[in-house]
Amino acid sequence: MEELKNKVNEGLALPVMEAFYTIQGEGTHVGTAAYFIRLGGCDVGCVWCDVKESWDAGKWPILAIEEIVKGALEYPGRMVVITGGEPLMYSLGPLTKLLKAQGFRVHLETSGAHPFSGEFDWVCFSPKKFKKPHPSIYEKADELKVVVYHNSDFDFAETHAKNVADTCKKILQPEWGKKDQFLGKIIDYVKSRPIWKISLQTHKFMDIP
Ligand SMILES: C[S@@+](CC[C@H](N)C(=O)[O-])C[C@H]1O[C@@H](n2cnc3c(N)ncnc32)[C@H](O)[C@@H]1O
Ligand SMILES: Nc1nc2[nH]cc(C(=O)O)c2c(=O)[nH]1
Ligand code: SF4
Ligand SMILES: [Mg+2]
Repeated sequence: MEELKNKVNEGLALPVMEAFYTIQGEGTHVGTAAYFIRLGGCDVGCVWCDVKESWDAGKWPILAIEEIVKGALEYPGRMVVITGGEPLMYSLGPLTKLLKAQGFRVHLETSGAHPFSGEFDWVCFSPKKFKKPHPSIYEKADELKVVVYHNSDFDFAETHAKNVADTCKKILQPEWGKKDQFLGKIIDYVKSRPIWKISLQTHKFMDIP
């Protein structure tokens, strides 16, 4: 037990809620086939989170990173998305290194609420009001993807846009349950401030994972 805990601390074994091959449904790489690795555990507590089952890390099996990579190798796609839960709760150096050694492009979905770790080809940073981001995320973000659930989220998005690199893509994504209320506003917003783009959770329309 103690040995397993040490392995998790070192990032050599990680709690995996699920892993599945699907189509990236959101953001800049929408439409691309990718193997998703969903790590268990999150302490951010977004009221509208669409994977609340992921929050308790203790519910999910701890797998050696070699096992995790073996799962990804079963499919022809060579893009992996590490998500959660909140993946930055873990030390992601060893897993990302192993994935890259096997020829994968490695992407991250994160709230940035914990110190950055790992080697990534693409980092999607989705900041949350419920737990403020760690400063290490701002220079790593390739994509800033803000979920719009409330009118104040437009200002929240602008505040974060000031702190990421100029080259970082800036994206607004309606919260799934509020999209009828906010889609019109987001469309008008993007038309008047074209540094922003819209992302919809297309996998939910396609009814795929
Ligand atoms: C489930 S989170 C896991 C990764 C990380 N904890 C995070 O929040 O970025 C994956 C992505 O889904 C977004 N998301 C979660 N629930 C959502 C919802 N109800 N509507 C729209 N986007 C949502 C998050 O903001 C994040 O960009
Ligand atoms: N198809 C699909 N695309 C996604 N992009 C980000 C997701 C996530 O939960 O991190 C996600 C997801 O859960 N499914
Ligand atoms: S940070 Fe991500 S996984 Fe955690 S509660 Fe928020 S949306 Fe869900
Ligand atoms: Mg999702």
